[in-house]
Amino acid sequence: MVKVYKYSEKQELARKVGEFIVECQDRAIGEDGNGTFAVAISGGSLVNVLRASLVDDDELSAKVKWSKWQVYFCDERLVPLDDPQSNYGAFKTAVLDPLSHHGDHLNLGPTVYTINEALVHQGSHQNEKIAEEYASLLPPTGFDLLLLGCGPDGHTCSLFPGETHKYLLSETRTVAWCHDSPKPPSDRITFTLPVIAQARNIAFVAEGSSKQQIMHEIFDQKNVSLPTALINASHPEKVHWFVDNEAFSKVHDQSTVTNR
Ligand SMILES: O=C1O[C@H](COP(=O)(O)O)[C@@H](O)[C@H](O)[C@H]1O
Repeated sequence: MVKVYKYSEKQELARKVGEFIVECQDRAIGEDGNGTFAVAISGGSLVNVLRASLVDDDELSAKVKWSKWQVYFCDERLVPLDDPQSNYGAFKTAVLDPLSHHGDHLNLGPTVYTINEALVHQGSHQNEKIAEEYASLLPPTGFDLLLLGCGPDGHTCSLFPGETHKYLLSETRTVAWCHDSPKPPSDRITFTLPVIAQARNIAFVAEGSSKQQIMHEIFDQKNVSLPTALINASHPEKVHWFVDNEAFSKVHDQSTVTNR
């Protein structure tokens, strides 16, 4: 069954997300310390949670073995990497830049995989190529952890609900060009369902009142036309949700809520 962890305080939620990430990291690296941690992150509000847990929380940040991390993006907006809309750019500002003040952390990694910026804004053919190139970089054995967001419309990665975006849900390639995102910018690349199926752990993070209605549709109505609800239904054994009380307050069926 999908597990939901619910918190009243932002800080506690961030800490629990961080602890979960460190657990996944330690399992991936192994007791001999020889492994690597393949993790993909999302944009939007998630990066603030990552900053609070992995950078600002001294106890947790000491447990993060950045040199072992291979960081990818579950979706990326097709804009230059220093554009304010770039998911990489947001992660760099929130997490990577502050790390440079944390002793030698940055010298030791993480390895971060970005889109090929040189192909951005060069037309449809090159957008397809960005997706194809990014797909070629993905870890062949799948991700240890996907950190996903949930938009107020039920989208995750850049997999949006609705008839016009259905083409992305039937995609068999691992990374696809999303050419009609309802949330700007319209051109993005996104992981597809096969990447989600192959991942060993999936964590969604959803906070705040803007997520109340969609949480009800996902958890009470189980509306699988929403990509988030579809992922819940397809992979209940490996999906974990970290939510705050506010986001989950309109959900009637609280049976998925458990302690961590
Ligand atoms: O556009 C995007 O939105 C989703 C959700 O963002 P949030 O701010 O509502 O948490 C995000 O997961 C995705 O990576 C991003 O590109």
